[in-house]
Amino acid sequence: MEQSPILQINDLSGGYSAKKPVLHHIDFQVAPGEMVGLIGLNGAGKSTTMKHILGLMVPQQGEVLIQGKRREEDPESYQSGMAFVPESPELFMEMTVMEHLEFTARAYNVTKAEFMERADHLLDMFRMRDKKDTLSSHLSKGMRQKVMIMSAFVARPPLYIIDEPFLGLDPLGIRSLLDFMMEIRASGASILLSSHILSTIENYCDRFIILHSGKIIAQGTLSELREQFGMKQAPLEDLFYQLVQGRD
Ligand SMILES: Nc1ncnc2c1ncn2[C@@H]1O[C@H](COP(=O)(O)OP(=O)(O)OP(=O)(O)O)[C@@H](O)[C@H]1O
Repeated sequence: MEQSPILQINDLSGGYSAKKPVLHHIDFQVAPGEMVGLIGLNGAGKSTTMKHILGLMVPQQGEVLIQGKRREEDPESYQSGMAFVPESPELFMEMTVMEHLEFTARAYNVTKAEFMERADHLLDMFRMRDKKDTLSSHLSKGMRQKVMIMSAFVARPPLYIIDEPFLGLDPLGIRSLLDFMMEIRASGASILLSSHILSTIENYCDRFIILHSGKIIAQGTLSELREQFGMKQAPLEDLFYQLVQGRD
């Protein structure tokens, strides 16, 4: 029997003004333990889709369900069902790395013992142990990004919404993030990941959703997309290029 989706988006239209929606009739699902790549050109609507999922924007039409429920039904469980890694770090400059992790852990009701174990693992994995008591204002750009990533992972919700996380990370940081995403996926969590680094994500995501001008123009596994476009063995980048070139 197919598992019910952790995230379900039904006929979602929305945007920043009622007169001119950015998203048009978006329909997709993310199953438990699935990692889905949301891809599209600049301005395609990836972040706007994520803002609707996060409850930061209200749909003009359609709905977003997390574990089968709309935000209005139970805002607290809706919100604690997911963690978000934004495109650019948003930290409290007067808080240390460890204080950020503790802050998230408290918001997600993580026990002290679980927190210590997770924080320990994350600090090692992202090579941040020697910075754990450093103020955010004294961290490099990539280190700040690592704090955002570690904060999401310390929460261990069933769903992660991750917006272009690789920019600013060094090669070891990118590898750690990919390894960690594999680890949490194996434990049954789901990930919706947006990225422009198609050559990297093609090896990690189970499925891809291709957005263009606020519409889904294709979705499927890499082999389904290859089949759909008659391009056997083609890398995701070539399929994507083929799909979006010449469209307005
Ligand atoms: N705060 C805002 N107010 C008005 N329009 C916005 C706002 N943020 C984004 N938009 C518009 O919404 C559309 C989709 O933008 P969005 O940020 O979702 O794209 P994206 O796919 O995430 O792009 P990128 O790859 O550059 O991050 C764009 O036309 C953009 O100009």
